[in-house]
Amino acid sequence: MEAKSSQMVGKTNDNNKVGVIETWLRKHRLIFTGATRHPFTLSIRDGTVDFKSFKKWLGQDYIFVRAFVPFIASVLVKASKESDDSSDIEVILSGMASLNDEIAWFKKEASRFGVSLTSVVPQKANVDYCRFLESLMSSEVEYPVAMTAFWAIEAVYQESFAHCLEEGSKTAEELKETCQRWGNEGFGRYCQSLQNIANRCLEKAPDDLVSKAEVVFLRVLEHEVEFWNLSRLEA
Ligand SMILES: Cc1ncc(CN)c(N)n1
Repeated sequence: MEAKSSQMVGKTNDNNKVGVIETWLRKHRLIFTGATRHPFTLSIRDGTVDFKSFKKWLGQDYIFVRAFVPFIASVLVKASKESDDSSDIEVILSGMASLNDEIAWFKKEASRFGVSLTSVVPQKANVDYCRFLESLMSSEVEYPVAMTAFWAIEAVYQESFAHCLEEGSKTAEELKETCQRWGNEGFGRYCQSLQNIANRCLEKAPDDLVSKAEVVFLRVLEHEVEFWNLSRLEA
């Protein structure tokens, strides 16, 4: 999985040109690493995580995932209007389908860990992140910008949880299913498809739109770090 991360950074397109996203990943490597190697997920990986932190994350993430559904629906609408490749729709739809499974999984996992999802109060960082998603749902936000955010949101989870499954990790048995959910190879391929779509759109986009997408990418990383921080018991 580590190899996959470095492949992601060095990937070139059909013309052997490094994609826009790969350029950003190089430029903002430290910030990306801050989101994908957060103390919370690193504590899952080294087996020291406090299960109370895990339960806190689980409840908050359930709320986030419910807000993520209409965001993906809005990306689907943008794709149907603005995309020049009809296969984008299939990739986005597969993301919607996996969210359906994800919601069912959260309910099952919450009951296994004794977390009552109906009484979870969304914390400020979660509310802020959901508001940010809502702002991206506006019809004024262009498809390449929304697609960049979509890719970045999924990629942070994929990179973070794949790391918890790599050789040498000491992830507790009870948490392996969680790590598999986002760290499995199929999810990795899905993230790569999202990245390819975003790259293709960005390569054809005017410079001001590419800059806008870069800012959105960085904001996603900030929100993801704040979100992981919610797992802190004092937060
Ligand atoms: C905060 C957050 N970011 C990303 C994902 C992956 N869908 C998630 N479940 N939660």
